[in-house]
Amino acid sequence: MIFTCRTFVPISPLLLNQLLPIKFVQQHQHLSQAKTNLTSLQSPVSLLPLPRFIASNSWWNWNWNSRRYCSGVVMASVNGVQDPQSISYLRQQEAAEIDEILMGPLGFSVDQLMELAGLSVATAIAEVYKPNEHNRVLAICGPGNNGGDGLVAARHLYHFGYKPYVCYPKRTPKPLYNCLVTQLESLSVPFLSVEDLPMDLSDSFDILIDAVFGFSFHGTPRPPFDDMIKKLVNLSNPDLRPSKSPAIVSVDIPSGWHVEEGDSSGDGIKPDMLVSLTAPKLCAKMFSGPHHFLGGRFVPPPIVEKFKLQLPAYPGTSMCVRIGKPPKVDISALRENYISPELLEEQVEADPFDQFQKWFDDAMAAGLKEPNAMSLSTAGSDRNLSSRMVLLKGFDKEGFVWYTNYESQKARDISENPRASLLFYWDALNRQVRIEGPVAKVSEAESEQYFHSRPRGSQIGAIASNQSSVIPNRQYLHQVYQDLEAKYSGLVLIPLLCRRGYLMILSHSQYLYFVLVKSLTSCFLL
Ligand SMILES: NC(=O)C1=CN([C@@H]2O[C@H](COP(=O)(O)OP(=O)(O)OC[C@H]3O[C@@H](n4cnc5c(N)ncnc54)[C@H](OP(=O)(O)O)[C@@H]3O)[C@@H](O)[C@H]2O)[C@H](O)CC1
Ligand SMILES: [K+]
Repeated sequence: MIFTCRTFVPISPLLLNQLLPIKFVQQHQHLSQAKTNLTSLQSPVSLLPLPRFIASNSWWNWNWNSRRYCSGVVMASVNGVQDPQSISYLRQQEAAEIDEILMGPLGFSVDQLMELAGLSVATAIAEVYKPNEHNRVLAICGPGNNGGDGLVAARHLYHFGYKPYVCYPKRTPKPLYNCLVTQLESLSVPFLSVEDLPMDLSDSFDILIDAVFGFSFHGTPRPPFDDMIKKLVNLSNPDLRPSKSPAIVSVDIPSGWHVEEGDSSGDGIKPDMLVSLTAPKLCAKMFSGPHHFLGGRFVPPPIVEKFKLQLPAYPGTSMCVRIGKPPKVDISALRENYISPELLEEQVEADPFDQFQKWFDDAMAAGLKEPNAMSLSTAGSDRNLSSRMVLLKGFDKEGFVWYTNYESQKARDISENPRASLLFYWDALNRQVRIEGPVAKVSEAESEQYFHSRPRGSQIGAIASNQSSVIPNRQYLHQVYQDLEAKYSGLVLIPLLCRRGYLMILSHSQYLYFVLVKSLTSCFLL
């Protein structure tokens, strides 16, 4: 049995995209070795030690016919699963001091920070609890800024499609809080008094936001918050907890917990989710629920430096980042609520290319990331199928165009069997398009034009990359890249060399399927 371990070289993010196809291949003879590799790749970041890398993702596949495992590490802006041991935890005094510096010399206003904090809470909730399954949210808000975060989160959750309710028994008579209340009232968000709250919160709500106390909590809870916290404690007690109980989401601190010592008696709230703000407080070390997030993506370098903060990197444009691993899921239980509009025959264009253009435009308008990403499946003369993601680089009535090195595995497959299958999957639109047909090379002129339209680093990366071939190590690739950079430093146009190509065209479209996924009425074959 042969295992193939593939990994990408640690290079600058700029070059990363350009060198993504470059891999080095190591052969392993034993399954046990491959299992070891698999385990070590569970934390693939360790293979990418340079701090320039934000996060990484690993993939595995098993080719049944050749019984060959492949493992790999690809860079992506994925959710950073951050090691709870390696991040900073704040003492109560430090948290208060950071607040003061932010709102003093660093020029932030409390309104701003609260808005960002509440948005972080709402996005963390939306990441774990989908509004179609967890729609009714009760935000229990205390008298301080933690309560303000709850009010802001409730507003954002409304706009995310949830049905928020608010319990805000001790309103703070300051313009900021009055405005937050007015904003919620303008959305017709119901405000419930403590007396209005149902005895059993589990019947009426799917999510309870605990925004009662944050890092300024001290002593033991006083009325009316003592009873409210008791309700939350009962809900999180495994003996008293009803079978279907709402998820408890604590903002910054589980209310009632000591800010530094946590739930030392063990009688406190046991939230399912904790959203720490700015940096986790010491008590968060005792959090044992399944979802710990960090929010408050506003910490400027002076704070990081002064308090020597080790904070996880936020992925992409996200307002929150998960700390620790997500809980294991039962894959068979993963399901979406299949709600799609119907796709009726009279709605589709007679010409499949027009239909494709229409759906592609929709994908662009919806702001989907890389709507031109498609799975390309090929099979060589041995009939072994393989798929990989590539980018569509153009389409017209002649076909769909993408680029590849003519020495890659896909190109070898196509030279032996000039047919391919493309699949676009636009998840947010519940749509996919399948395209199947013959493949031909495009002209050299077109190929060359594309090559020279790429950024210079991509051109060099493409030449350096001898796809799907065995190379000794990462350093080799660095060296090849650097040598080529030096070689072409005086040249305006980098020559295309012999492995020019990078382009193939699907010239027929007799097999073009427009499929509405997650719907009963779905497939049109044009
Ligand atoms: N920099 C950031 O990360 C930001 C965090 N934000 C959020 O703000 C809170 C901290 O807010 P703060 O207003 O300082 O404090 P609290 O929300 O924890 O609550 C203070 C009020 O609670 C009362 N309190 C304290 N202890 C008790 C108790 N045992 N029983 C009843 N009431 C209590 C306190 O009253 P006192 O009379 O005791 O003073 C206050 O009225 C932080 O955790 C984040 O959630 C910002 O939103 C943005 C910046
Ligand atoms: K709280």
